[in-house]
Amino acid sequence: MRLIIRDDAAAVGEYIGNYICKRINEFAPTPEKPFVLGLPTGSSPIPTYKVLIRLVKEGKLSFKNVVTFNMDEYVGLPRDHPESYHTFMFREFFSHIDIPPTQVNILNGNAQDLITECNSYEARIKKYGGIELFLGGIGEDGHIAFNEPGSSLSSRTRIKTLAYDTILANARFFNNDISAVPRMALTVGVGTVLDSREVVVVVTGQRKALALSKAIEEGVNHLWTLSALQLHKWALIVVDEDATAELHVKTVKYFKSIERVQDEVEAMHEALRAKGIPDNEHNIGSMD
Ligand SMILES: N[C@@H]1[C@@H](O)[C@H](O)[C@@H](COP(=O)(O)O)O[C@@H]1O
Repeated sequence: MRLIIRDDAAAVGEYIGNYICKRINEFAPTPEKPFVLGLPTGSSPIPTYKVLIRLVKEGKLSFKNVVTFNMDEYVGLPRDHPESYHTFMFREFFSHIDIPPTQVNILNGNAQDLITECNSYEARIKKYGGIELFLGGIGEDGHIAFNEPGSSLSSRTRIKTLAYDTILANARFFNNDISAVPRMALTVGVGTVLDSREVVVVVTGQRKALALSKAIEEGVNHLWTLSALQLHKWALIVVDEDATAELHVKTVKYFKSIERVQDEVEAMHEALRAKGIPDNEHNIGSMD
């Protein structure tokens, strides 16, 4: 796992936006071989979306051959509700880029049969050959997508009851009316996220600091589902200084020192990719 620390949320968005741009361009997606990208909602990814939109407008990036899968959606909230994740994604991102709407996949929290909806979502991901890069955010309780504490670390897309803390945290989007926040959601599972070839997680703000320290300084634990990332071969967490508030000084120093040589290692990986050698055959040490 790599941890990248930037000064503030805007710098985090700049880093991740440019990183995703680079990954998509290196992949060189085509209609036959699209880049499959997993995406989150929430306030944390908004700076990243802004950077991606800018890069599309500057002609440096295109989503024409990108297929997206969103992490989650509330159950029972009308699709056109201002706080549905459908509305959020089109308002904050999709309507500003060149992605064909047919290539956008978001769970339908109003499906007649929610279990079939979840199973067919998994099947669709599989049909595309899996997710290349899953971008995620976390809740204050360390949940990734809506995988609340106690979620199975091998869970798949399913219906999930929200934790009361999450309902309280999300009430800010519903005029602080706790009763208006949906109690259930459809979410990809921790296993679904772990199956992606690469996972990038954005963690900003002091209120996420405890979750970050639990996830990276302690063991893999279902009470902090982000910690499952420790089992992933290619995971990157990008945080701002505020989110490091609960980390040990030596943890911060360690990851900052790792970053110093990261560019050099990445340059070597790039050279091997250019020769057509896949990442798992690079014999120069792993990037995690
Ligand atoms: N289901 C979403 C998560 O996927 C998201 O990571 C979290 C954080 O939101 P924010 O970035 O606004 O703190 O909100 C919700 O709980």
